[in-house]
Amino acid sequence: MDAPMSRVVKSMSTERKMVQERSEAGEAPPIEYIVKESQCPPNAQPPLTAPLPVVHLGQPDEAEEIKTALQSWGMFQVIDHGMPPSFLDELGDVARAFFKLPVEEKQKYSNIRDGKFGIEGYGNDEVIAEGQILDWTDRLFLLVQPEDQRKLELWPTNPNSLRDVLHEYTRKTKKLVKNVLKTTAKSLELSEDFFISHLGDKFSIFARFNYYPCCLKPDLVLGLKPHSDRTLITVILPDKDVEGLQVMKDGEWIKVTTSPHALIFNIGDQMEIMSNGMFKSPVHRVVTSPDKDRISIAMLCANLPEKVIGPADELVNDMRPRMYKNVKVKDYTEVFFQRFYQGKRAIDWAQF
Ligand SMILES: O=C(O)CCC(=O)C(=O)O
Ligand SMILES: [Fe+2]
Repeated sequence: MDAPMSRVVKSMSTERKMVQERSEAGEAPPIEYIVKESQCPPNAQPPLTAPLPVVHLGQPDEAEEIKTALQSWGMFQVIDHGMPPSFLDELGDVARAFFKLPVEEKQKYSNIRDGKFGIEGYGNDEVIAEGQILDWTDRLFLLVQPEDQRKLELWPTNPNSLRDVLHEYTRKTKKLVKNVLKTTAKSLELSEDFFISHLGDKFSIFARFNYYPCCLKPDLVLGLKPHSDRTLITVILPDKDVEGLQVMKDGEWIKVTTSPHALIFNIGDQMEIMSNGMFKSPVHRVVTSPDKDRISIAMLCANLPEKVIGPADELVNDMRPRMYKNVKVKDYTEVFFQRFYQGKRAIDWAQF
């Protein structure tokens, strides 16, 4: 997850080793990474495996497919998204090449500047509470839209195509997301512009390059703790070769599989609020592997911080009373992160 506003951090956060360094040194996970059995044993029972539902964009049944997928999974995969496989491979390769650079090179883009933990850059979890359980992951986190707010000094120039590829991917993702949001609105019998007019053209997109190094003890840690996203919608390019994403469905963890070069769309808390709970933001997590590292790229699409969101009036009636308050996105985000680090959800904060 991305971090809240920058703040002065304790040394335990600024001096922490990257997970990749621990993994490459063959270290077993230290205590602060170990998930408490009582809370969430990652592999207590082998999870079930299932392919994510497929939505065929542009086909006559697209709205019905989205509705069914979001009501049962909160997620779906799109195969015919129009992005060439070679382009997605290039994006994945560029991300991998970045994480394979020497640590000193990556630290040029560190999210810690002058002892302050910043929202963007190369880094990992902020430590805000004692006893916080850390995720077995490093990341590169960048605001890609609105474009005039990009902090280009944090955009790696090595590998040298990273900036161009990320710019291009942002453009393509934006177009695709607008398309998906139109169909999502239709599936709720809202006007097709409902979500995109609320978002505006320059809505917020953060790119999160997640790197999950292999772990000697994958049963003891999580690559990413259970969470729902704070977004309206998130687009994930999963690793081509390594699975790891699991979704909570009907009270059980399910390992999800996708077709090669598919993109995963998962809705976030903003969609749950705006749809008045018609769609629930799915809880998901990532597990690690003992011998394969994994990379995913998440594009977090959200309303701008100053916007106020609430349930669509059309989705509130006698049968379905208003379930969420109107909340300012900035305030929700603040609560979201305080809770995220403690492994808790924020959605109840917005509920009546
Ligand atoms: O790595 C993945 O597949 C999922 C990443 C994710 O959930 C996130 O970045 O919010
Ligand atoms: Fe997520």
